[in-house]
Amino acid sequence: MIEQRDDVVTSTALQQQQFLTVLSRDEAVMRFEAALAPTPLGREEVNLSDALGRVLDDEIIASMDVPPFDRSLVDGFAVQAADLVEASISSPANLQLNQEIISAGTTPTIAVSLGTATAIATGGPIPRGADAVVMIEHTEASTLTPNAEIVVQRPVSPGQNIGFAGSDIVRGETVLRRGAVIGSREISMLAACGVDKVPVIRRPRVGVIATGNELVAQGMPLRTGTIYDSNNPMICAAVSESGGIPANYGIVCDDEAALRGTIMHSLAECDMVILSGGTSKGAGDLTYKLLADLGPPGIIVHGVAVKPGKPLCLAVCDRKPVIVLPGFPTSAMFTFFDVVAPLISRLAGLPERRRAHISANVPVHVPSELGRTEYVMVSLVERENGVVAYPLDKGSGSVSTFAQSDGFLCVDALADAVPAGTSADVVLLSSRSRIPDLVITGSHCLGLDMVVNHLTSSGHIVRLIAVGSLGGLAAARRGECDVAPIHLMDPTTGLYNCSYVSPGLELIKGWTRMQGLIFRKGDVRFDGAGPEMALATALSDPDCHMVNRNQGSGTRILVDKMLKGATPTGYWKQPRSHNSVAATIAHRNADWGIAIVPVAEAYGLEFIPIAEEHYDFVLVSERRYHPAVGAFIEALDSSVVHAELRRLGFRRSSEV
Ligand SMILES: Nc1nc2c(c(=O)[nH]1)N[C@H]1C(S)=C(S)[C@@H](COP(=O)(O)OP(=O)(O)OC[C@H]3O[C@@H](n4cnc5c(N)ncnc54)[C@H](O)[C@@H]3O)O[C@H]1N2
Ligand code: MOO
Repeated sequence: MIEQRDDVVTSTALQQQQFLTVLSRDEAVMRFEAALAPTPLGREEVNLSDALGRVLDDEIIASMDVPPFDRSLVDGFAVQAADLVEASISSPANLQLNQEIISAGTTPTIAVSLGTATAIATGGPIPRGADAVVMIEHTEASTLTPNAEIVVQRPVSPGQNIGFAGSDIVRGETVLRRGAVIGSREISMLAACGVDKVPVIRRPRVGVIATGNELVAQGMPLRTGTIYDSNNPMICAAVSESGGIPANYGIVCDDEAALRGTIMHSLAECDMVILSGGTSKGAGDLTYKLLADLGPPGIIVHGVAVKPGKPLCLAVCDRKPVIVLPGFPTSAMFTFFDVVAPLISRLAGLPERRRAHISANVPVHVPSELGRTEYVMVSLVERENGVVAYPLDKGSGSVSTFAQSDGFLCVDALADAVPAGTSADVVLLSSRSRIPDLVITGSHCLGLDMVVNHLTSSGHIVRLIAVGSLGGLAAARRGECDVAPIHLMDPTTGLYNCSYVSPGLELIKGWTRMQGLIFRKGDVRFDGAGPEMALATALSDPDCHMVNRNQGSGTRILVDKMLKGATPTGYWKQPRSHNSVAATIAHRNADWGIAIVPVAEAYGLEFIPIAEEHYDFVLVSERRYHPAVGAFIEALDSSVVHAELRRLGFRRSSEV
């Protein structure tokens, strides 16, 4: 291991590569396309069974008639229509049966002459002489004559119940045109015409490389400071979804020779290379520097005035696109979706995908960075008076934001916010979003996940939007949800939740969660202390760091009540969940905080009980009789949910 001298660390830290000129999104795409001039790749032939989703690179001209011969469309008797012109109930016609039965796949041998009929099955070839087929249910076997005869009591018109050769597709007809995307319907036509090899546009082979010393592949253990590589699996899947073939070159650490080797190797084997990470200004960010050496025209764009996605780097080497997506997962996903997916589809010859838009009300103030066009991921909720778009804000590092959003809205680079109540245009990410029948907006709890799991397994579609207790309460007051889970203590009475219920809302009891002071095992400052003593110790020692909770959370109200105005070291560290508090303490970045007992147990921390908090549900009264709301109230009392709550260390309020 190389020892890091302080002066080397400092000088490396100062070698920070600046972005090239930061361009607008449209300018960046325009310059990249001008340098690349992307056109569909060449042709290849695939078996019909592999043609699904591919793009035809030629017209398909039928080399045969479909059907190839005149065939019967019903089970019945092939006849000459002229024999039955006068047939009626009062004057039925008798036809003598020919000595053959034509089933599908056989060749008729006997011609149908006047006064005769031949039994024929659906799909059987029409025999010579016959010009119509009478359905079996419109005939009777004759009992009057010794010879085999049928009696027919109604006429048929010439051609009736016959599918003529070429009536579906005629030989020489253009069955499918160049550029058609082959789906099951197209495959049916190709198959009927006997096409076994299909000329299609070659799919781009896309090399995918993750960069960073901190990355670990799934299946391997994580060391301190490392994370699982989520970008490569995501990008490979997204390449397939866009019409390309992913080639995963794995994780390459921040080593110049290794990274250069993998880039060169993938460039030789692929039509396009996508890297992620190492685009920004960090001292370990090598990728950009390596691309700059790859030869003309090289880097076309490095830095785009969008959020997320500012460090996007677009290069062209050997007429192939080389793209470096930002390392942060949301940034990588969004820039892939916005810039890379359309390019892969274009190379694969797929038509441009048009995204549906919807107008929605943004109920909360959304701050935005001036100078960058900002894409805000939103979760949509449909109410009687329109669609509401809740911003999902977990930052660029999140892997869940893009996955859980229904769409996004765009904030102009010159705007510093979207004011609450704005009507915004939302671009939908999927046309398949299912409209939820129950919307729960407020504080998240693992117990709530159990209730929701119970509801979804009984067929309900539930939308859970975690915006904290106060956010949920505000949404309930505006009628934007059905139920708002809250755990808010009234600082004057010390009672939970009831004083926050205003007209139009009602309270449904949930469960209680024991909250307490959590600390690492063996920390003698807290060992054996009660809550008052532990708090006094923490407040008297400036080296004893706390980790607080975010404003708006129920726990923060409890913390502030306990601290009585004191702001101990670490007070301004304010993560958004019990788990973050526990992880910060477990990783020794803080020494104490307030969280609930199951979280302390999950992180192997000690727990000094302080108070039971009540996690209850504010119900929008006018929604009470909606079936899904009824199902939710019932689920709270189901034995399965009770057992799950107990397992998590919570007590249903009715059991308290
Ligand atoms: N001083 C500045 N710092 C940063 C700026 C800036 O303008 N000035 N830009 C920020 C922005 S915006 C972004 S986005 C990130 C992008 O940085 P990089 O593209 O160089 O990516 P890394 O530094 O390698 O990683 C960032 C982040 O993402 C994680 N990561 C990387 N690869 C993966 C992967 N395959 N799977 C999961 N997570 C991954 C990595 O661990 C880092 O946490 O830079 C900001 N910095
Ligand atoms: O561009 Mo970064 O993607 O804002 O986080």
